[in-house]
Amino acid sequence: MCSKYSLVVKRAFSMGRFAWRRCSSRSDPSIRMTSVHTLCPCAPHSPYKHLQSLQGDFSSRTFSGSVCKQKSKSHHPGHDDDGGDDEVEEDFIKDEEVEELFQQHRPAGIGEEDHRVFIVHPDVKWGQKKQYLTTAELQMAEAVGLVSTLQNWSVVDKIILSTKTPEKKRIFGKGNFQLLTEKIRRSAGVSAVFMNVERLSPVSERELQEAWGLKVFDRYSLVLHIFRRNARTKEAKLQISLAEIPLLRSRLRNEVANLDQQGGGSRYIMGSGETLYEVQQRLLKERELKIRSALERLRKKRHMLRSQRKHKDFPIVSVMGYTNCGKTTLIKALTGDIALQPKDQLFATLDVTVHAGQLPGHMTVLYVDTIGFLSQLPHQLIDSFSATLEDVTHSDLIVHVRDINHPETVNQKVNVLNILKNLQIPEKLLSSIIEVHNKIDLMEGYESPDPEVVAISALNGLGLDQLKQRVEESVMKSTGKQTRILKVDLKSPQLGWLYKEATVQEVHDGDDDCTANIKVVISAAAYGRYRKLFQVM
Ligand SMILES: Nc1nc2c(ncn2[C@@H]2O[C@H](COP(=O)(O)OP(=O)(O)OP(=O)(O)O)[C@@H](O)[C@H]2O)c(=O)[nH]1
Ligand SMILES: [Mg+2]
Repeated sequence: MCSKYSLVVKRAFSMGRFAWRRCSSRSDPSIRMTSVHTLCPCAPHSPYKHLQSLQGDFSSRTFSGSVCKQKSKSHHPGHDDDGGDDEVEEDFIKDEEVEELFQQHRPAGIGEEDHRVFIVHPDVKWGQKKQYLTTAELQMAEAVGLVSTLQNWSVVDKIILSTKTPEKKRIFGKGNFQLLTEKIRRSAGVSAVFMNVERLSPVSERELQEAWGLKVFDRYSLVLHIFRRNARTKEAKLQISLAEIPLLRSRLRNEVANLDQQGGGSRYIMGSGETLYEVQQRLLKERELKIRSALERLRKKRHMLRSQRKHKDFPIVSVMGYTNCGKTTLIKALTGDIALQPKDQLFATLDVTVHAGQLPGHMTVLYVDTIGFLSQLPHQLIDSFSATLEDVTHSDLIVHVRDINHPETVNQKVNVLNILKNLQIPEKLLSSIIEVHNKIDLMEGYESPDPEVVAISALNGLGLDQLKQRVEESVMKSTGKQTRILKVDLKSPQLGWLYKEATVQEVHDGDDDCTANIKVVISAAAYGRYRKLFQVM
């Protein structure tokens, strides 16, 4: 009896270890499990039934191939949404509510129009606004990349102009401003100007728009365009709506200033005791509060999912880096999740999604895919994404991916580290970051000068084994998990419990037919529970 049982367990372990695919279940719609599954453990009489404890408790709306669905109400293949139509989310916020906030009262022009753009890069030669570790040409190249990211937008012409007065209304001195105005007027078919600065003041924006008779964008409003077009999930839509509020405020100020010139904006509306400006301000405040309250509800859901993951003891690895450095490609390579869609596009990922993968010692970790960073972005924009980035502060490890082939790779690294510092990430996490140099397939014979760095090609799979090894070592260290050899009694539920609560790495014959020696990775807390439950010394 015992030996038969032992055989089934051992066979099931060796066959099932890598041979499963996601099986949906109750709790976390943001996690995706992958790997090829030949015999589904959800089948009623599956010999792998007990393996569900190891693999189960994951669900995803995005399935592909043959999968088992238990409770999932609907799923939309290819729709990269970490939210879901599942029961958990429905309790938190309705689609219609989000769409109303997302679609109504958005800043005029944002997200809908197509443009033929003239790009202006003000080259600040000294002072606070001077950019180091980069050049005006590289910054212009990034500006072109940002505009080209938007479908049906094109760059008509571009210019780098030096300025000593970037804080002035017209950014440039008189001579250069005149030169610029003439150049813009001479460029046929221009419908908008992109001023490659972090944020234009409302006064500046109005001044420039009036001078050229064209729409003028800064990095903030341009990135909002990109976000709006790429937003898929409720959380992304709400966060973008929140990020648009400052833009709406400054537009309002401009409109009122215009009306004032015609003698209108500051007049009291009859009977209301409020001016038009005050009414609009109040409406904006109400809108902001509504969005914040909706985000708060989603934050609660996130918090709940996070506690469920923590409870299951899966280490969480956040993958971060500059936009387009290869984060999504890397997670796809590490997990085999075909639902992930890397794109040669800035800000392709706007949502934090979680994907399960296995480390060399069979430990399951959850990789968190995150929104990419960009230099010179106002804090307000990053702050509005703080709800999703909160997940990062709760992770066990951060992997910082760098596109080592990018001409601005050093500048990008400095920017990412600065943003990470501002996100109030615990010091312990910051000091244990694994730096990854990606895209080495584009640099023949590349070797990192720093032995701590892992050089990889996420696209070709180079260096991934070494990276997994490093992740495993770091995760063991940060979570305090240990490898132990435990002698289990096969007549008791000990082995099943270990499959569920820890990572079973190897199963060996014991001293007799009824015992087995199990190599297991287990946290101190889980080991304590095991000893207490089974009265093991
Ligand atoms: N040659 C090469 N290209 C890569 C590699 N890794 C990623 N890429 C390409 O880089 C582009 C961006 O990849 P993503 O994985 O979407 O990058 P990301 O960091 O997730 O980008 P965002 O979500 O937009 O911030 C895609 O065209 C990928 O194919 C690599 O190792 N080598
Ligand atoms: Mg991505």
